[in-house]
Amino acid sequence: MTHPTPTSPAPAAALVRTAAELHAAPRPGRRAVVMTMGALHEGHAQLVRSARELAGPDGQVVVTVFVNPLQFGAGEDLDRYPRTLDADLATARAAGADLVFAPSVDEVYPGGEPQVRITAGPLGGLLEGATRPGHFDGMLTVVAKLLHLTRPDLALYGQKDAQQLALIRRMVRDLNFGVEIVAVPTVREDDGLARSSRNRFLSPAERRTALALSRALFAGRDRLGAQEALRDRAEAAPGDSARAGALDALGESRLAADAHAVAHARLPGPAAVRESARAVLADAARAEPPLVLDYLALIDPATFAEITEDHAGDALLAVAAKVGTTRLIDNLPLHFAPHGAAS
Ligand SMILES: Nc1ncnc2c1ncn2[C@@H]1O[C@H](COP(=O)(O)OP(=O)(O)OP(=O)(O)O)[C@@H](O)[C@H]1O
Ligand SMILES: CC(C)(CO)[C@@H](O)C(=O)[O-]
Ligand code: BAL
Repeated sequence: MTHPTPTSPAPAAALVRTAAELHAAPRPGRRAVVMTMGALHEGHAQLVRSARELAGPDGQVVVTVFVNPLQFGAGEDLDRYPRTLDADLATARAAGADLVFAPSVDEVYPGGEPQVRITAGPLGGLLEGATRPGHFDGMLTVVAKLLHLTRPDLALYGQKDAQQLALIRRMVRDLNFGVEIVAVPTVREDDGLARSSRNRFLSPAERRTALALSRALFAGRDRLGAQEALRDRAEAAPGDSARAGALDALGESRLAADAHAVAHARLPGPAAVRESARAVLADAARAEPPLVLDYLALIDPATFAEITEDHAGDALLAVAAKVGTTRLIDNLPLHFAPHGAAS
């Protein structure tokens, strides 16, 4: 007869609180670091799983948990930001982390607020930086410190915070940090909402309204897909009314109509993508509780400047909005095919 094995709680990752402990910790193989502000969710877990894969079985995965006061502005949610260290240790471990580095504010800033800081430059003043002045300087300063403290071979960041990721890449390049930066795609709930530590602040009604962020992005993406399909057909079709007329004469009226429609279709560009996304956000602004839009931007991921109507190549559709007292961000990478002769 077999006895049931007693169930034990999932093992937690080893917790390290100080820089001295971290430096004393063994350092086998490649070290991959995932930086977080804690309150870990499936998005963070995906970063840790990717880190585990990239570090390999002989490498080491370190998760940092630190709510950085320097990147919060006055009146922002520093005080109410969720702090759930015990649960974070279990989540980190289950996803493959070896160590969690969770220093205190005094450990990271022993002399109080640092006088010398990283400046984010022009990109730091756009979009998120326009609404949250100083945010990116504070974020880059702590990322620089955490990179020095953890000394990783690679560090992973989520695409959800696209501007943050772009700035970290820029800092690493501009200031010769010897670390590989890896981007991880945004992890979403089944209904599309991007996972975020701040989602837990949403009431059920607010969450319904908040779904408009991802829906707006999907509407923009779908409009682009429809537009590109239409253009492909226009480029593949003979495209002149003579052909449509000839088909018509042959009694092929459906084909004629199709050829005619494709040949004469207005082929909208980025404006159509913005329009489709805006329509969803405008509906949500009339919902109860309402969505309060901060920005919707269709930007070049290299510069974060709005793309022009003739843009070809990669783009990012990004949105930020408040629902109740909770501010959320989301974005979706898009690709605009180069224009052919038919357009
Ligand atoms: N849904 C997600 N998918 C992929 N990566 C994510 C996701 N959410 C957060 N991350 C990444 O996890 C890292 C830590 O982010 P952070 O701890 O600020 O979590 P967060 O959920 O973004 O919190 P908040 O939205 O409240 O700012 C960042 O690199 C961030 O981009
Ligand atoms: C990168 C980071 C950990 C710096 O505090 C934070 O901005 C975050 O969690 O995205
Ligand atoms: N996830 C980005 C960090 C912040 O909101 O402060």
